[in-house]
Amino acid sequence: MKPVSLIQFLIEERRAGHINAELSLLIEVVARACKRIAVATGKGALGGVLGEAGTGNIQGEAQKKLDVISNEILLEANAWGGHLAACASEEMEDPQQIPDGYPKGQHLLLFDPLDGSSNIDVNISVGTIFSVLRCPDGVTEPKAAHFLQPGTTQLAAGYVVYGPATVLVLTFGHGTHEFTLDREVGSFVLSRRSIRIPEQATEFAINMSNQRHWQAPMQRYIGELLAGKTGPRGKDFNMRWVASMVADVHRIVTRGGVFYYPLDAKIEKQGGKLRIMYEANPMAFIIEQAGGAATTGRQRIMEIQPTGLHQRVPVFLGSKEEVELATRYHLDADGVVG
Ligand SMILES: O=P(O)(O)OC[C@H]1O[C@](O)(COP(=O)(O)O)[C@@H](O)[C@@H]1O
Ligand SMILES: [Mg+2]
Ligand SMILES: [Mg+2]
Repeated sequence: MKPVSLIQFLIEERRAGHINAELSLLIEVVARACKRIAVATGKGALGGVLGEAGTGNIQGEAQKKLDVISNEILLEANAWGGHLAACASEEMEDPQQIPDGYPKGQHLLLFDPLDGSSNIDVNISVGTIFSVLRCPDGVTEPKAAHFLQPGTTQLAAGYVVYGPATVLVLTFGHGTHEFTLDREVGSFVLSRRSIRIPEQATEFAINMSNQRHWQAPMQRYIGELLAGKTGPRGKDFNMRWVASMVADVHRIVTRGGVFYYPLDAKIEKQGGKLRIMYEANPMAFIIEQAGGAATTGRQRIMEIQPTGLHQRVPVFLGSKEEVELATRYHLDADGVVG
């Protein structure tokens, strides 16, 4: 069969009425920017891209050089596009307006320019995560409040993994699709259409070093997985933790499984580890569109009304039956009858 390029796929989606011309252009621009990030990432020690930037972001996290470079690539690419009203990033406290004199569009773009920063210097997969929302009508200079829309309103979401291959996974709410970068030709090519995540799982991803800080229902649930064949679940589970959410999620999108970053005593005050607007919501959209589930352990992630651009939430996502079971344990412990 003839390979389908990302551009051809976007034309198909426009014809099907799933996206308009402006959203198609926005995705093209983001994909092009991600190709530049892939090139920068691939330079490694030879490109001066490893190590600390010597600055901190709004979340008090030390920025790596590649965090800053990736953020600048995405900002620069999108400022020119004419498809955006504003964008927001993990690396910036407030939304970035489109500079005066540049054409403006109707969309809001949110991104985690480089996910899995702690893995850059050790040459393990990192990625970019993004989410697209509609700018409310009549708003010409969108502020943070205009971005605070529940995940159910997302028009598009995607991530790019910079791994052995560079892979883009995308949804417009009509299935989840995967594109692989053909490095020789320089374009993304459709590699899997309408991905389905198996409902059952035998693999889980969690940072086990936090175990002693977890809440009781999480202790119970993971304890049962660890008990394997001889425990109440009656089967063995394997464990993986890359510590780049993009890579852990991509494994699930490829062969099933579950990913948990639950609330624990260490991070209780901040509400969780992962950021709802540019990590949890786009990943939840992608996973649900592939037949999986995504909750905080207590509610569906995409139904949360966000209260802050950099708000954090617990994340349970992946194979439906596992996420539902872990969520039920939490609701049971809370005394919620369902
Ligand atoms: O270091 P920990 O606690 O295992 O956390 C790993 C998690 O943190 C993150 O790295 C956060 O992303 P950033 O690198 O964008 O800050 C996720 O990708 C990953 O799942
Ligand atoms: Mg991240
Ligand atoms: Mg990041």
